[in-house]
Amino acid sequence: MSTAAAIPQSRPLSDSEVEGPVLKKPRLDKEILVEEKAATPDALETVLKEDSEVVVPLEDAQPRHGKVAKHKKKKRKEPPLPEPCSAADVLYQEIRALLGEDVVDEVTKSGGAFQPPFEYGEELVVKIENIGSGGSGIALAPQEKGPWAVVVPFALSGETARVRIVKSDRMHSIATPLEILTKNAELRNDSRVQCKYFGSCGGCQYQMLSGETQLNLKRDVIIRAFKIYSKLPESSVPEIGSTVESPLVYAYRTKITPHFERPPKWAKKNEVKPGEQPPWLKIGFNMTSSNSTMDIEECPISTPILNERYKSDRKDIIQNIFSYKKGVSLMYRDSLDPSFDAEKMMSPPIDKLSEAFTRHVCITDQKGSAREMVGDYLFEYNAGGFFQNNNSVLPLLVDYVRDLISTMEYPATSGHPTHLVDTYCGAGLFAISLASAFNKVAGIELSQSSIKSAKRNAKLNSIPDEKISFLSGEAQNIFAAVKDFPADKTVVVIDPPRKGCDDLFLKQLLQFRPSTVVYISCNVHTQARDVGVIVRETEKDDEGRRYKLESLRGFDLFPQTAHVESAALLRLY
Ligand SMILES: C[S@@+](CC[C@H](N)C(=O)[O-])C[C@H]1O[C@@H](n2cnc3c(N)ncnc32)[C@H](O)[C@@H]1O
Repeated sequence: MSTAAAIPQSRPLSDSEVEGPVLKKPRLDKEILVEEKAATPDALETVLKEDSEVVVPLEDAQPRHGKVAKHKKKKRKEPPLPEPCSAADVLYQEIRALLGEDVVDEVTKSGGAFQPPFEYGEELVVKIENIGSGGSGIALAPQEKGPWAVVVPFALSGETARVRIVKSDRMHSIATPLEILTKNAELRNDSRVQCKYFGSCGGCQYQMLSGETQLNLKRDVIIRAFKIYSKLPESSVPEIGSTVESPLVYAYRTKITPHFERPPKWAKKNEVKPGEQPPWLKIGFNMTSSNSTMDIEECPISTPILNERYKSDRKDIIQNIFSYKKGVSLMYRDSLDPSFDAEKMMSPPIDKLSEAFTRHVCITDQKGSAREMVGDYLFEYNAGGFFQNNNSVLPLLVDYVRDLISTMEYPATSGHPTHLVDTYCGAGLFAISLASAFNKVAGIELSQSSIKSAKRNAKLNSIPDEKISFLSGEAQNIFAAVKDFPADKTVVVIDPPRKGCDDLFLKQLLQFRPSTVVYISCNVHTQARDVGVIVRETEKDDEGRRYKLESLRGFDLFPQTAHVESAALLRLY
């Protein structure tokens, strides 16, 4: 019989390992679950009951019936504005745009920004005005309630929905949809939904939409992000290309981190039948609009091998739950079978149809080694470290960057770039995949274990030591190390974590001033902010050369969710 010890017990991910879309915590992959059917009113009703036990309305929130100016209550100190570019800030900016900036400023001045015009649990009917960048519908509160927004997950623009208020925050309340009264028949088709937890789980927002609609919405997110955060005039932002579709739109996710809590103190072992899941035990991901864990048996956007192992581990956890003294965050990583000799795999003749290249396993040890092919390149990395989570679309992203760089026209004075700098390089994805187009390549990364992997990956992919080097450290340190790289023949790839680049990095980049910058990001809002800084800073310099944002395009690394990866290219003129 398997024991609790057989189940991997992982620590929470560190900041530097954060990948892909994370909104509140650096644990991106918290897809959430509930045992009810997909987005039916009944299901939502049930979820709400569960949710209402845990969602605490804002402490300070007092019902604010009536108009803006009449706030007799003693003013309390309001929380500071959300961190710029955070998910909360993006939503707040979208709410400001919807309600009107002047109106929001007036309400804020009069102390009403945290005084919702609703009671917790109140039901009402709203009409959705638009879909926010986080994927939720945003509605105006009924007129008699004053200026206030209602954010409704899983509701689409043009729909009317009966909703129940579950939370309130600055200038908005969050409401669970109980019933979609008028559907947006053009966009919504609930038969597309492939997950029984959809509508309750916080992982996916878009399963009821066609692939095309999802791609269009993601393009809109990029447009809005550059409008709000780049601070560039419209004329400086190019036409944004259509979002590149992921070949796999389900079963694509190669890493998940479900979690569960230890038994509550009041739970008694002798009251739980062996092998039966007690109602208080939830193993899974976070629910939408809440931090509570939902019990989830499988996740259809994740690869089959992850689901298979997760399901079997769940049985062991249930069986042995009383042996856990702490909550646990699990990790499941899809990998090519690492028992094959990687050097042999990559020595010609390479047989990509052999078992070594096709047999997948699930790695659960954070420190274990995982590997996967991206196009013709093999990458090994720490299973708990950073690697992109959708392998099916990665070759398209890498090819796109390669083609952009190689097909561009370069000034006769400098000619085609010969040097590449990959900043925030992880296990060397861009440095190694693009190396063949350059004479010299350098990469930098904070995580020492990722740098170790990058060095090994360069060898595995037969890139000579004289050509490629990797440095571990803060991204900005690379500029001191590549002093011999000719700036007018250098491409710098930037692929930072969600928080984007810090000032020191941008300052050093601008000092180095490479001919081309490719900025890739899973957070288009910090990308827009940083690209704006790069362009505007060079504009300040009357004499000097300036960066122009030449192309901008989204990649659907996260189908069924509202997240988008975006690639921007800047050229120096
Ligand atoms: C989004 S990942 C990109 C990794 C790689 N480009 C890829 O696609 O696989 C961001 C990487 O930046 C690293 N990182 C975070 N902060 C950093 C810093 N200040 N300097 C250098 N690297 C950093 C993280 O460890 C992570 O590997």
